[in-house]
Order: sequence, then structure tokens, then C-alpha cells
Amino acid sequence: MSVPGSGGSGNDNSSLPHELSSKTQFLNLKLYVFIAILLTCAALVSVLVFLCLCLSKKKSTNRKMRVKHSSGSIPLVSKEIVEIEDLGRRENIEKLEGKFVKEAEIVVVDDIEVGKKKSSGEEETDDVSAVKSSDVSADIGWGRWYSLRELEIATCGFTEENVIGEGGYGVVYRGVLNDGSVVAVKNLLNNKGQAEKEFKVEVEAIGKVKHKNLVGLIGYCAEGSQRMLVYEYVENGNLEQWLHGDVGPVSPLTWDIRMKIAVGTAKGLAYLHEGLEPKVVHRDVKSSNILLNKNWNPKVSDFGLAKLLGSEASYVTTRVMGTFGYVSPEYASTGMLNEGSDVYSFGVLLMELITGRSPIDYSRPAGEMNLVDWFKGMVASRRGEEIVDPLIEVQPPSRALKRALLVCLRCIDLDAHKRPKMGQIVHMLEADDFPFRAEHRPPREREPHSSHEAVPDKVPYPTKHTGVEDAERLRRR
Ligand SMILES: Nc1ncnc2c1ncn2[C@@H]1O[C@H](COP(=O)(O)OP(=O)(O)OP(=O)(O)O)[C@@H](O)[C@H]1O
Repeated sequence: MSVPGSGGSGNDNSSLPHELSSKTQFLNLKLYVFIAILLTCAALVSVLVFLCLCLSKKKSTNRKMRVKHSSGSIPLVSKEIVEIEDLGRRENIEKLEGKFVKEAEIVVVDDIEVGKKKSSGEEETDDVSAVKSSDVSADIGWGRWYSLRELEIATCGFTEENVIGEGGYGVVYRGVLNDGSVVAVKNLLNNKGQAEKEFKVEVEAIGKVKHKNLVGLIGYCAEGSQRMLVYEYVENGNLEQWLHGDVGPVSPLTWDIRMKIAVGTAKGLAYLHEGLEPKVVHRDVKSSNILLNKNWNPKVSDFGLAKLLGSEASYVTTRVMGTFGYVSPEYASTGMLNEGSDVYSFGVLLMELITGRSPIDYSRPAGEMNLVDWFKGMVASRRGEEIVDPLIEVQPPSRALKRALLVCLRCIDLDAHKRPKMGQIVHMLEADDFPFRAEHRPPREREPHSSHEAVPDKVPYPTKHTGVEDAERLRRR
């Protein structure tokens, strides 16, 4: 085959226009050869520029990002949060290659009853079989190992548009897997020192914990120095956004929805404390760690990042990990940590649900900045009805309000041993006749082991420290 300009026959040149076959002064090349070289150079430069742009975009995702992602209907809590549009990435992602799997072995347990795992092979979907045959190492029993590449594809290269938010543990991205399922990918900070083996052991412990009121961990990624956790995506934002964001004059969180959130959260924590061995103390119960689905069902997040505890001993940590305003006094002062610390934080969270106020709010008058102190003072002055969130349109029934107030007071007892257990709190919040039924009975009928007792016998009554008089007075009214 003769190549134009390669010094072939004169017939080749004669077929070209005279100008093209004439020689240029530069290097004595034929004009069309010169043009071909120029075009090739231009194409190369374009490719290089494109590659540079891609690289710089990727780098920008590695820096600390402050953009938060939420669906358009989720209220924003601070100016750091900006709304972004759903970019319809799913269509693009579906075109990309990758191996994905539907969650195979998630076992959702109801309350604190541990469900049975599906035996392997039972009710397997096509997707699961595909992965088992093609990528056996990906299936890790409770969830999945994900490659960095898979998560890159799912999050469109960890782009800013996919950032949901940023917490103490790292940046959280929204991702869409190849099968269309949506996940939250937490890119952990400060993980360089952690060996892959240790990381896997810790993650395994978290991944096996499944409960309808706990955000499920569905997999992880450990490649090089990268450590990521892949969670089920909870679509309706977090409780902090709904309580303290701009929701207009009437909150969509009615009294009943708030109590549903309180009970669900209590069930999730009860499972951590009472349904697992070794038990798990959350250590950071707060409204931003309560995620909500579209039916306002709460799911407690970040629980797995707490330490696993032995069943008997309390655990002493060297630094207090919780969040200001929620931390129990004994944990703050001694670092002594047990599930009672979570109960205290839950009490503060319940106050937040009832009042719509933040645990610490410096914009309020001096006597109202600290929610716990203000709350106790209001209840002591019999002004319980006045503390209900003004954004709740329909006021709660008096009995329901008193029940919730009393549970708060018991949870924040300064004596951690006198606080109720989370399981007891679930019963207290759900029992229609708590605390009213007990007070009409003569003392002997309230002996332990009465099967009709609405309140579990072990539930301690509030002590002086938390204003036992207030609570007792409240109970009698
Ligand atoms: N599984 C999830 N589904 C949907 N959104 C999530 C999920 N996990 C976290 N988020 C959101 O990502 C954001 C950051 O979460 P993260 O738990 O990292 O931090 P935080 O709870 O705000 O703070 P901290 O780390 O101090 O507890 C929050 O807005 C949270 O609502």
C-alpha cells in the first residue's frame, strides 16, 4: 500500500492539488505532511488537557469538603449546608462497568429478638449467584467487600455533588450501585495507621449488627491507605435538620411522629445494650445521628464506631467522645462509660424532641441556654405544658406529655445506676397507662412480678438529684 507523501510513485503526487504537494520551507516537507503533523500535535495536546482536567477534579474531592447534600425537601440546619439537585446519575452509572450485588445476607431483626440467618443458597437472587460465581472474595458473610473502583463508579468519582455531609469520622457520599441501590459511603479520615486486618475485625463486628432502627452497614472497602464504610442510604435526612432547620411555621414532626421517633430510637439503643454480647455503648447519641426514612422511622447511625464492651465492666476512656450538651455528667468528669451514659443522652434527645430546642443554645437568654437545666426548672414550676415545641400544631394529650416528661427526668438522673435501661424506656414510652396506673393502686398491689404491671418492676423512680419531687408531683397530677 502506498502512503501519500512517503516518497511513492509520481502518480500519488499527481492526484493531489499542486499546493498540497508543493514543499514547505520548514524542514523541506510537503505541505500535506506538514498539515498532518500539525493535526496530530493538536489532537495530542487536547488529550493531555482533558487528562489534566480529570486529575485536578479528582484531587479536589480529597480535600475537606463542607458541602452537604440533601434532597430538596429536607430542611437545612446551617449555612454550611447547600441544596444540590439530583443529577440523574443513575442513568450514567448504569452504563458503567462493574460487579455489584444486592445485599445478600442482611437479617433485619425486630426489636431485640435476633433473627435467623438465611442458610446459604436459600432464596438467593440472581445477582447474588452472579457474584458468588464471579467474585467469591466479595461476599463476606454479613455484607460485601467493595473495591475502590466500584465505589468510585457509584459516587461518580467522589465528586462534590455527591457529598451528603461531613462528620467527625470523615466525608459521607451518596452512591448508586450498579444494581440501582442507593448507598451512603463514609470515607474515613485518619485511617492511615490502621492495618487492614484490624480494620476488618472491627468492621465485621459492626456489620453483623442488624436492626430496623439501626443504620445497616452493608460493606466496606480497604485498599491501600483508603478505608471506607458502605451503609444503607436513609433518604429523609437527620433529626437535627427536621428539629432545628427551617421548616416554616408548622413542623411536619407532629407529636405522634416525635414519639414514634423516640420509641424507635430507644429500640435501636436497647438492641445495642441488651440484645448483643458483648454489648455496645453508642457514646454519641444525638439528633444528627438519628436518620429518618420516608415514613419517619428512625435509624441510629454511627453506632458501630463506638467501642465494644465486655458485659460486666464499665469502660474507662482516656478522652470523652460524645457531643457537648448530650454527655452525661459522670462520663464528662471521669471518662467512666457504660450504657447509662447513652440513657442520659437519650433523655436529652427526648427533651429536644418535646421542646424543639437544642441542648445548648447560646442565642437564648442566660437561664435557657442549657436545655436540661431549663427543662428541670420548668417542670419543677409546673409549667410542663409551656415547654412543648411551638411548631407542633396540635398539642399533645396531657397524659402523653406527662409520660414523656417523666421519662426525660428519669433518664437524666445524676445517679447513673438509677436511670432506667433502654428496654424499660421503650415500655414506659409505649405504655398508655404509664405512670398513671401505678399511682391508683395500693402499695401491696404493686409488688414485683405482677404480670399486669405496665411499668417493669425494675424501673427506678427519679431521685432527688433530678428533682424527684417534680417527677412525683407530675406523676400524681
Ligand atoms: N446512611 C446514611 N444515609 C443518609 N445520610 C447519611 C448516612 N450516614 C450519614 N449520613 C449523613 O451524612 C452526614 C454526615 O454524617 P456523619 O455521621 O459522618 O456525621 P455527623 O453525625 O453529622 O457528625 P459526627 O461525626 O460528629 O457524629 C449527616 O448529615 C448525615 O445525616
